[in-house]
Amino acid sequence: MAATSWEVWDLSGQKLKYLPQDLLAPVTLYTSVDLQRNKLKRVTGISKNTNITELNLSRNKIIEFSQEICNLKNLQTLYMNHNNVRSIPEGIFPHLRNLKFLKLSTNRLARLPSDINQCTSLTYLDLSKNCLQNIEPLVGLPKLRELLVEKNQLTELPSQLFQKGSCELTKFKAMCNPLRCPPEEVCAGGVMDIQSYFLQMKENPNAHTTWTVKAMFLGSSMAGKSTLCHSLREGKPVAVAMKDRTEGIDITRLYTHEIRFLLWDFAGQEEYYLTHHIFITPRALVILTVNLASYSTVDPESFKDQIWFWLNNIQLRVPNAVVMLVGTHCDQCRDLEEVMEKKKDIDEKINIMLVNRKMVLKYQKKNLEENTDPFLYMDQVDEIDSLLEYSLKVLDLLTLDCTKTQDIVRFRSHILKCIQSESAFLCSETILPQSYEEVEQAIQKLVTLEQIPQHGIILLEELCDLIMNHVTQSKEHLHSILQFLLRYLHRIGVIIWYEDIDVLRDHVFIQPSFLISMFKTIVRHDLVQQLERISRDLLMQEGALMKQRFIWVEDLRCRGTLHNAALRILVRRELEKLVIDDDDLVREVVGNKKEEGIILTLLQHFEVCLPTLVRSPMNPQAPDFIPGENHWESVRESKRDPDGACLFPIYLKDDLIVCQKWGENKQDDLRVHVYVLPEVPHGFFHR
Ligand SMILES: Nc1nc2c(ncn2[C@@H]2O[C@H](COP(=O)(O)OP(=O)(O)OP(=O)(O)O)[C@@H](O)[C@H]2O)c(=O)[nH]1
Repeated sequence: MAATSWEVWDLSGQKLKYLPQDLLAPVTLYTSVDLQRNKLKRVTGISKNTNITELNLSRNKIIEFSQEICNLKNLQTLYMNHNNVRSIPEGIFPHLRNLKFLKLSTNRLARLPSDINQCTSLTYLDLSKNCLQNIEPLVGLPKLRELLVEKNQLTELPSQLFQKGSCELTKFKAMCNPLRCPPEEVCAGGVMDIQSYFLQMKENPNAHTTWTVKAMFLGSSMAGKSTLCHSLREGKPVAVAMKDRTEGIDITRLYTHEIRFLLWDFAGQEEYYLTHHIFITPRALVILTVNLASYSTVDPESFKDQIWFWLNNIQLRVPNAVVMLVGTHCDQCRDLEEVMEKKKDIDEKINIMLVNRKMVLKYQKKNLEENTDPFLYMDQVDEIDSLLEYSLKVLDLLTLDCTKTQDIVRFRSHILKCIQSESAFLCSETILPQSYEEVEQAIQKLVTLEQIPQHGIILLEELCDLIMNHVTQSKEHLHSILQFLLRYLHRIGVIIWYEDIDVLRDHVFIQPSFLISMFKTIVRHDLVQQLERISRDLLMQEGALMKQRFIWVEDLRCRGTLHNAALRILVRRELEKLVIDDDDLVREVVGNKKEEGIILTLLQHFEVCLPTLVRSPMNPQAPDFIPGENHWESVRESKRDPDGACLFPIYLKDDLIVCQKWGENKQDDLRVHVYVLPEVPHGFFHR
């Protein structure tokens, strides 16, 4: 084992179980020792080498954080991630006065030593993927700039950590913790959002505790999702007519047992799947609905379409989701025996599916680890490891006849029971400063008093002025905190505010359902028919001819492209149906030949469609591209044409026609080889 240079000694991936003797010699010159990817359980003897400034012990089997490390007085960088460290003794960190970088992610730490804040040079600390319940000991680290505590068991954060003046933090990540104070949706905004939250808590200690549950109704078309959703809200059976089928997503609310339910009803037709992924979020109760009358125990496709497909998709978005299975249409089954037989079949097949998935993942992991160069696949192995850590929790199938009141009552109490038992995961108990509640209520009041237009699109400035009349805050104060409050309301799904999209930063969407209904005009199962139905008058408004309408239909059917002019007509028609007579707003939403409207911007932002580009002219002076050479200028950004067309991959359905129009695959087509995990989300390659 020879050192690669007198400064760096690379001992990575050597299957070492003990530290090599050369390293333990009292005088060595090595300042950087790389021992990652070995089988070390202990690092006994390391303190003999006090020259070490950088030590990489990641991906070993270390259980104890060795007391000896305190003798490494020159240590500046320490990697100890991906081990099994359970605790860190007191009395180590006060000696590590030069330690700047410490990575302890993916271990089993349940608590931190109380003297960690005496590690005064520390600027970077990664404690993600541990079991920490408290990070109070970190208060007082004077130079800490980056702190990562994702995927722990934290419920509260210490306010002193974020105190303005003493806090140097620029990056803080705490996603996937059961946080209530501040709630995760506040933390997601970053250090400034958390600071504003704690400041408001201090200024007004009358904090509110609220419970919110987001329930998402998923399942195939005609399974009974809308029926369940409406009936749950009303507390009695509500019949849903065919014409009222869900298009896109419907959002409603229900207040019961001091819990606020946000009910998201997703459409079941395939055309909408492509937009669903935007809205499927963690920490939600997924209600997967199955039509038991049409379910067949003998046809494998039945399980695949009605259950497997959905569970697979949910798993990809939220690998540890809690899924409540509901079987509807029991009254249309032959008898109770048939219902029970189907229930048994579904429960068994799901069980097999979940077990199989774990097996496939383990097999994949083994394959990667046995590869000649496992180093190349380290990230994939990590990814598989984190997938293996989680498992979807699928509750036993509840069988219902949605036309019966007692079954709807049973459904409601089943949900409440499930929330009680899974509360840590499903129900976000949040502690909020009074201002958050006040602003949310003020917005609701403005809607009720019809001071906000029905479509709910409002300029940020205008909204601020209107809210002013309903809250106790001064105008200056409200101005200073409003962005944090709106960001929070956006994250919990009460409003939509895309502050990251330049052209939309000044607009707030108070009614998310309006925006979704705009999406629905374009992403829908019957878009071809919608185009065919465009009248001559509407065409004339857009300066188009009948002939163009035929081209639009043909292009959509064969090439999956929708002309922007057609899109403008459809969106404008929908706005007219909603009786929106604000010309400026219509122009902004619809756009024109020179400027794309809000809807097109959003559809592109979420990658539902891809714009056709105006190619920049060729540049004869452009230098040749030589791989490995840095002095190569990329082509200038191609421009979008607001009067062009967009490709909607979801409408590329008929392979035969697509091949005829776009051409067969050719040898010189670009080929990309990628390693993909065993699961690929539906529509991934379309997108
Ligand atoms: N007899 C009977 N009819 C039901 C039951 N549940 C739902 N239905 C009916 O089934 C039809 C479809 O129900 P919906 O709630 O619209 O189904 P969906 O899953 O929302 O369908 P999409 O909107 O297409 O995704 C409606 O006519 C309902 O009245 C049930 O348990 N028994």
